[in-house]
Amino acid sequence: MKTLYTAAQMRQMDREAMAAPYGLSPTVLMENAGAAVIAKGAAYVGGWNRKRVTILCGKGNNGGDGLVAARHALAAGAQVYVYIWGDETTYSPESREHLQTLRAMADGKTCVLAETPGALPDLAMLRRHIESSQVVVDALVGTGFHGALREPTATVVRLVGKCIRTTASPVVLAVDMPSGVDADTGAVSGDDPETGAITATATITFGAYKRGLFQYPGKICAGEVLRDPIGMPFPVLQRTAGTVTYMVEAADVAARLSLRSPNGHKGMHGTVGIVGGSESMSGAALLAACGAVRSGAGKVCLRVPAKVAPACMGKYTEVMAAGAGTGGHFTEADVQTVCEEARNWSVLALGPGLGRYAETQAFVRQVLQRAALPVVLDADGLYHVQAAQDIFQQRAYPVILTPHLGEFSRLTGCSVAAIQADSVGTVQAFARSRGVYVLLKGTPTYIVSPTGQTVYVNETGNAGMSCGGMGDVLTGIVAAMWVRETHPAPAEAAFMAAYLHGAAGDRCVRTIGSYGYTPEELAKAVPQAIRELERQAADRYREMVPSSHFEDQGGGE
Ligand SMILES: NC(=O)C1=CN([C@@H]2O[C@H](COP(=O)(O)OP(=O)(O)OC[C@H]3O[C@@H](n4cnc5c(N)ncnc54)[C@H](O)[C@@H]3O)[C@@H](O)[C@H]2O)[C@@H](O)CC1
Ligand SMILES: [K+]
Repeated sequence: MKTLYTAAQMRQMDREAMAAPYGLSPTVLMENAGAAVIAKGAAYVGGWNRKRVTILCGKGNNGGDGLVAARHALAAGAQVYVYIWGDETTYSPESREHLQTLRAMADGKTCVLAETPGALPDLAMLRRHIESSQVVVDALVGTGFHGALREPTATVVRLVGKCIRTTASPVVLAVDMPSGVDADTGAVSGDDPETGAITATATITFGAYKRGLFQYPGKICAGEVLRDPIGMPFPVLQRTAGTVTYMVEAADVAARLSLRSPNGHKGMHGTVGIVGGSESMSGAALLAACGAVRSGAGKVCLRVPAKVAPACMGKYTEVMAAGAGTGGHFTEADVQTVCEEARNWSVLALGPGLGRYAETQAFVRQVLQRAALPVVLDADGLYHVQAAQDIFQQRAYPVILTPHLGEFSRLTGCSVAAIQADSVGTVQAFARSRGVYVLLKGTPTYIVSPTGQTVYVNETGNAGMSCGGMGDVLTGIVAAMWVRETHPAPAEAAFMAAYLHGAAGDRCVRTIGSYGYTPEELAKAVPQAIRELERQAADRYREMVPSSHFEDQGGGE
């Protein structure tokens, strides 16, 4: 897993690297950072020799990295135009050191140093330089930025954006963070990625990955993200005090999937009970059932209101579908039946297509109170508990909530914008206060446990998945992952499901097209996504084990 950090955590690591026993000097770290931009950026630029490069430097350490990068670009044969402005006494001390060196190198030809003591650089000249450059290096602000860009940086960022859009698209390399993107939240200054932040081809980030590089809209601005440890001691970069955010990767899911026991039986792979559906929505519960089947659940039982049952029976022959009660939606009268049946299930997925009937509210709440098994609560199931959230703490068995942003907004009472501005913080606070696991669907998806210390982020998936029914399939996948033979912890089951759901969607893009593929098609692609992970895991194993081992096993000639 990639570990993602906040700006404060990164600053703490910087301090530890500089303190005893390591005692690394900040000037050295800055040197390594600037050099890394040029070394890692070379692949995007196609080599630096004879390239014209405009480098924009702020007054802080991010700007200092830019000054160092200028020196290394020069050494690699580039022609550089370096911009820095404002009162020099306010530059960071290390920046001033590196500026001295660059001043000595400035010759007005290969190295043009445009220093302006005033508030603004010469914008007309800056425009000309950007327009004639093949590369722009953004070293205006890094992890020191929060909120909205102040002037004159805001004007410079807008100018750069305009020049990049209207000229022959230079390569833009962002130093540590694209300027204007909040390192903790991915929020963009002024909320508009087009004008509020630099949009980079690639970001070379230092030490550890910053969260904001993987959260929208910052993720768009970051382009490809490359990390360079810049010589920071390995133990420092591994510190995990406070909240730790992990980006889920293929290997993390593959390691937890594990192969099934060759002599296993269906009882070992769990029984998923799906309770949902109503007269107006029978498809949602069916899709959840399909998601569970396609994710390898041992058995899948679907319980829908009696009037809905005829439409569900036989749709998937492997799903044991049956009606409950007599009506077209669930009511209090169905609680007993469902709770009794649930004794035979390993997990209950409750909610898809239940409808928002007043009578269904008592059903949902009482099932949650009485059903003695883990629950995945989704869709209308979430709607019915909005005003009764203390219900979760009364349960002896864990609950995973799988809201999308709108549903989460209703549950928390926070606006969608407020959640987006601090997704990690909001999900953590909610999960802690309610004692639940939360899988907040979106781009990216966040998974948090009730202790709230660890946050998992999933990036798989694509825009084609934003259509009705995709979330229902996910509900079924979460339930099936949770009851696998290896019994992953709830948060693990949730991130495995989120990863596979997205990976299956990504397969659909490759085999069907960018959008227009159906939730059912996505569910059907889950086994292929699992096979792909197994294949990758086998390849890694082969790489680790000497080939002679396989030759011995083959035993042929
Ligand atoms: N040891 C370290 O701390 C290292 C830090 N490094 C670099 O240093 C950066 C962090 O340095 P700093 O803490 O100096 O912070 P930054 O350089 O990211 O930002 C501070 C500067 O930005 C300006 N600024 C802050 N908010 C602003 C706003 N809203 N609008 C306009 N201007 C704003 C401040 O006036 C100050 O000049 C990292 O991103 C990285 O690039 C690297 O040199 C590697 C080592
Ligand atoms: K930057």
